[in-house]
Amino acid sequence: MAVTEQIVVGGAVFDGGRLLAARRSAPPELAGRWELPGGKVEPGETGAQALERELREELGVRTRAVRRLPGAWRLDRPGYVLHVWTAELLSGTPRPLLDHDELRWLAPGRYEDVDWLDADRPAVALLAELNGAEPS
Ligand SMILES: Nc1nc2c([nH]c(=O)n2[C@H]2C[C@H](O)[C@@H](COP(=O)(O)OP(=O)(O)OP(=O)(O)O)O2)c(=O)[nH]1
Repeated sequence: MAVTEQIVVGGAVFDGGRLLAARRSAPPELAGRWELPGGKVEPGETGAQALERELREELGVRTRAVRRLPGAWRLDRPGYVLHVWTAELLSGTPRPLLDHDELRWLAPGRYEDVDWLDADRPAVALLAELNGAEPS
């Protein structure tokens, strides 16, 4: 039996060492929790393409997906898996246009200050480690 997974890509956008976090406005069970902005990979897209599209739609910025973090994290939704990419900001200032009602830049050492969605926690811990090792 073929088992297909729906991949969700989340983007780790940095400004110096600060990490961008986005607060979801919907659906009600996720509203108020924080995530790495992104969304579902559509058929025919690569993860990098999906991330660049989602960041354009949700935040109004042009980005380049740089590299995928090792690992994949199960979401609360059956069959859904989170992949995380670092993304370089090419142009624009992120604004919460769709799906989010607040954005926050988290300073180095403060990445865990917000109430991340469960699936994001290990990814954010990894980002904190990587950023300590190779500040951007
Ligand atoms: N974008 C994003 N979604 C996440 C993260 N962590 C996590 O559990 N999720 C969940 C929330 C949603 O149930 C699902 C992503 O759906 P979405 O609604 O953001 O994706 P989308 O923009 O493609 O959705 P749609 O409105 O087109 O249906 O994954 C994360 O870091 N980023």
